[in-house]
Amino acid sequence: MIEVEGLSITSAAGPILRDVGLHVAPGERLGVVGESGSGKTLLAMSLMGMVPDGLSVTGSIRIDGAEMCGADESAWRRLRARRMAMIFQEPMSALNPLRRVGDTVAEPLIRHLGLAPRAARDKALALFDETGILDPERRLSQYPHQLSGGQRQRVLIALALACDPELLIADEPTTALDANVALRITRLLVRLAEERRMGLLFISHDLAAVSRTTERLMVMYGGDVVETGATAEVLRAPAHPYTAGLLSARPSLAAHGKRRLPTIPGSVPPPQELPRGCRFSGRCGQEIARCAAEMPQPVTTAPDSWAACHLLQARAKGAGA
Ligand SMILES: Nc1ncnc2c1ncn2[C@@H]1O[C@H](COP(=O)(O)OP(=O)(O)OP(=O)(O)O)[C@@H](O)[C@H]1O
Repeated sequence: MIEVEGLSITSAAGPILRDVGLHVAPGERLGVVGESGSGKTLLAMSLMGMVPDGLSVTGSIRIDGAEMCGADESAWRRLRARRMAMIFQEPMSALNPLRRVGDTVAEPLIRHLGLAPRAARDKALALFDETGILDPERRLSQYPHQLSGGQRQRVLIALALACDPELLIADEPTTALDANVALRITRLLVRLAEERRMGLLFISHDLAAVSRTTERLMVMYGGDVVETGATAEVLRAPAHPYTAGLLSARPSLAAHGKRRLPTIPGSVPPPQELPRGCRFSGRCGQEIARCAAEMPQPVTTAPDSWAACHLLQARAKGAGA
């Protein structure tokens, strides 16, 4: 569906992206990870034809067989309206604060699909339902500030799905959310990609989120793609030192069962009793709680993934936390 070859983006100050290649087929989920400033967002923007003025784009971006690199704005607009959609990190700033979220989602249905207002409202309601928005009927008439961060991100996903895109680009969609909500959003994206046979390009700093969301992974460093492969394989045996560094700096809970825990730099976050305040659920939560209960001294640490890593690591060493 989308094939990129030799894509480079250059500013007056020099190259930003160099010779990037990727492809996403219908229903396929590709992850992009990389340090801040490595060019992930600009890559996503280039696939939407939205690279800021002043930057030059060369190479090939083929979408459904049509060459889009160098295409004019009207060609991109047609494509953006019907074939591709993008969601961003901060749902609050991506939604119009003065508009009811139901109207926001209904608008492209009226504008691009020509639906009557009543039909657009019904479709918005169905999209709210599909994206797991609680009490969808009532939510339609609410404003963004009346929703939680997770519900706002679901509204943005519903908006992105409005015109049945073939590719969804999600740029750090879980970064502003807490661990539990982030987990639910990534599960939702996987389900939607599978059910709709929609391609997903998932950009993230969070290796745990990437590992549970994508099948293939591309690692970027300083504007270059330094590694690509099956996500599980790249995370199990990284070939590039940058990927290995990323893994040891930000260990993922998903990987804990499969490999030795790396040493975690930095200190444990502010005190808070883990089992009671633990935000993890299911097997992970039980494992962390059991682990905390086994510690020789009371556990006083924050219930986030870093704390969980410390706990599991301490248990592995047979030490107290
Ligand atoms: N309009 C622009 N003009 C010139 N340089 C830009 C422009 N937009 C971004 N850049 C530069 O391009 C590089 C890549 O930026 P980009 O936002 O794609 O990085 P990123 O990997 O998404 O980072 P982050 O994870 O922090 O969002 C950065 O060095 C940035 O300063």
